[in-house]
Amino acid sequence: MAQRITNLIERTRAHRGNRVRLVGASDSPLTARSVLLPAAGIVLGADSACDVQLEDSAVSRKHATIVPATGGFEVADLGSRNGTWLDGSRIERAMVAAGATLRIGHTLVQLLPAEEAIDIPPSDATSFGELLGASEPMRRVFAVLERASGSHAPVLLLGESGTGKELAARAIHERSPRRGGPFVVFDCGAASGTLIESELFGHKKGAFTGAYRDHAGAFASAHGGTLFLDEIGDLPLSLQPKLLRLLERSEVTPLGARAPERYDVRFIAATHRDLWADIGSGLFRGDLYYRLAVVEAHLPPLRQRKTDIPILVRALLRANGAIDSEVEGPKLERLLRYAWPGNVRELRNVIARAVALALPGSEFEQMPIVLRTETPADAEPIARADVPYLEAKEALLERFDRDYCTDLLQRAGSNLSEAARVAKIERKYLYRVLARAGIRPRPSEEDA
Ligand SMILES: Nc1ncnc2c1ncn2[C@@H]1O[C@H](COP(=O)(O)OP(=O)(O)OP(=O)(O)O)[C@@H](O)[C@H]1O
Repeated sequence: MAQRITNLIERTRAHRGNRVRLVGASDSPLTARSVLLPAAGIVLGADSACDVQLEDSAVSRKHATIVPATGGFEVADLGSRNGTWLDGSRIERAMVAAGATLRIGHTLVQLLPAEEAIDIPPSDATSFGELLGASEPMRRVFAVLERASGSHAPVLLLGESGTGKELAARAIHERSPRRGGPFVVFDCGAASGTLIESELFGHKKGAFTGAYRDHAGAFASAHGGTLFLDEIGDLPLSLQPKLLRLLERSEVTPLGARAPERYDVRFIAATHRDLWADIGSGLFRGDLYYRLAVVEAHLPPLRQRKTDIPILVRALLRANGAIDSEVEGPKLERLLRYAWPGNVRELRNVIARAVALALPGSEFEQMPIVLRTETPADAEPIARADVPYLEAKEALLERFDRDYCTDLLQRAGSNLSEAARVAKIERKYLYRVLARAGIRPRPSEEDA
């Protein structure tokens, strides 16, 4: 059973045993379903005598068996007509890693391991490196990060933008036995596929047009230290197998190199995306997820831990050179009522601006606080009468729909049922609003 350390255990509680998740491949409309895997394994096929019957014309009567084993799943093809496929290769019998996806006929079969999520009590600390917070959700995060810093295991940091994922990664490195080594940040969302490949894995002189000299790549540069893979959810699907091999073997073959090179690197990855939803829709590999998420920390959005706001404001006032003053009164009330879509980064900007605009020596209560959704007196008006009334109103409503839907889908991790719940509207109506706003949602895993 895979043991993972995390501060979010609800999902794993729901499914404790080994499972397979069956999804229709892109050319088949099959609804996703999950099946628990007994220790003896299962036979999949079109025949009604199989443990799992697949209504798929490309599946043989007795197609394949899947048996849970230590460290993965043993998969055997039973001489099927169309074969059992993994990563584009036909397999007869193989040990397959947890999280991997097989293709049988028009059906995708995800292999999901039994999990034991370890629920650790909140830490007593109210900070971890530069991360601050005394609320229970933050102290639960600190407990996970404290464990993570003592080990060599890969860490996955999840949370909305501005919740402190990069700060957490730096702090883990600083507290780990690798603190004397480099901390290398690599942003998987910042470049195109080929560029990412050479920047992350390195290249040899002459590997492609413009490769004038050898280039070490982020992995080699992090030797003896930590590689922080930011926005891992944006790593192109085509590069994910190469990263998986790197995680499994600690070796990489740079572009144009003849032999693999070995390095000693600890991995920390982060994303603001719902990776689980991306796995469901085939954008992210499940086996890579399980490799990266040995320790998984969910950084809560600021709106779920508003009791931390006074502590954060006080620290931010100090960092910006303001005099020490009580953080209370109507100004604090406003900060507590606000939803903080940009999380602590937004709070940091609001306080930095307040200090910059305030008279020297001002106390917090006298500072000008400007929040994004509040219109300051001197702000641009949202509409002008230089176009006809109906036209201006239409343009404003269009913009409203676009902004609202973009934010809504981000909050709901592109899950449309969740989005409809958050917006408190019918799903059908949500489809219409999205279409009007010209937004095409990604497929979600909501049927699983
Ligand atoms: N718990 C916290 N305590 C103190 N400061 C914080 C905390 N969380 C975030 N910050 C502040 O917010 C800024 C943004 O944090 P960070 O870059 O780590 O966020 P992130 O989650 O990695 O965002 P993104 O997903 O956009 O990269 C930090 O520079 C820091 O000033």
